[in-house]
Amino acid sequence: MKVLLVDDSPVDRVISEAFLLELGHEVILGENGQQALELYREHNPDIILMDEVMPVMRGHEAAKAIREHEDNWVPIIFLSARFTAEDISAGIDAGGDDYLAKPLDQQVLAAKMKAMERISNMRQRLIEVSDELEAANVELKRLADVDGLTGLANRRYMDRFLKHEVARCSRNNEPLSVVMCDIDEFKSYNDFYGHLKGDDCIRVIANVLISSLKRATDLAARFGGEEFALILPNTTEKDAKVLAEKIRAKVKSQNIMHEKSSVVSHVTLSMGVYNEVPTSMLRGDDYLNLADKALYHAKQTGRNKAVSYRDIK
Ligand SMILES: Nc1nc2c(ncn2[C@@H]2O[C@H](COP(=O)(O)OP(=O)(O)OP(=O)(O)O)[C@@H](O)[C@H]2O)c(=O)[nH]1
Repeated sequence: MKVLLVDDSPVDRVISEAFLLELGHEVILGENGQQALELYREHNPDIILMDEVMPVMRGHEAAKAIREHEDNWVPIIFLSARFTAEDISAGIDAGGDDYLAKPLDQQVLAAKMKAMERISNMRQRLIEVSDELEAANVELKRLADVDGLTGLANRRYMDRFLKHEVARCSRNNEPLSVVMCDIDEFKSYNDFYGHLKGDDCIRVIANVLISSLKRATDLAARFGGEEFALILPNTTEKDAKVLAEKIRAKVKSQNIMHEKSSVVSHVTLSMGVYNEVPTSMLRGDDYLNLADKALYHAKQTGRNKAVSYRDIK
């Protein structure tokens, strides 16, 4: 261990240092409480052995200052030729962990060092476990918001995001667009190519969607099954439709064969767009329902197209 040994008596310092070196420890030497503070900050020792009665700054004061400023607990053992019950109590109150009587007995010193090292290791392990738990919690939180198949935001996250954006756009008087996207005739795709190929197809479409969104404030989510939702804050209807057309072209360029499609021979998307500056009357669900109505219209009128709710009213 790296030991900070603080003692104003040169003779005691030499004796204690010799014991510690013999026990295989690395030793940093200080002569008073002030130096203890400075050396503690500079060397980050594993344990501090400190005389209590010293000039400039006493051991208790130094321990108090170390405990006040440190983030990391380090064992402090006071050394003293004579100590009363009051001394021990005051030393523990100041932040010390134990007392050792001077002159030091090497065997007792070794045993106390071992005990402190054990506590220090347990504490370190606790910190590591707590860090691991914290990281696992962050990951769990992330996973709770992500769709397992596609890596897009899931419905749960999307609902929260949409609610937040409706409120924000309403405050800022900004337009909000929602685009519902649905893979055309996906049931016959699954039936013909199998469910696994169906999953692959959903992943490709998800990638097309996410790679088509350029603004950090946009969100692509898997709404469920073969249906997706795009939430586009501060986006006009015109811009939302331009984006929808870009996505349609990108899906086409993937050229995923769909022999059973009645539309064309590759996989296509139908999309419904709803745009409005939110008012107190409009909720997130209204955006989803109205975009879904437009999507339904796209399905009814031939699929492989983007339809805006305003166009069907
Ligand atoms: N492979 C796969 N298929 C899914 C998944 N989720 C939903 N589906 C399938 O997607 C199909 C959706 O079919 P329908 O809702 O009937 O619609 P459709 O065949 O796409 O027809 P239109 O939407 O009218 O063009 C169903 O067969 C579902 O089983 C999934 O995660 N993986």
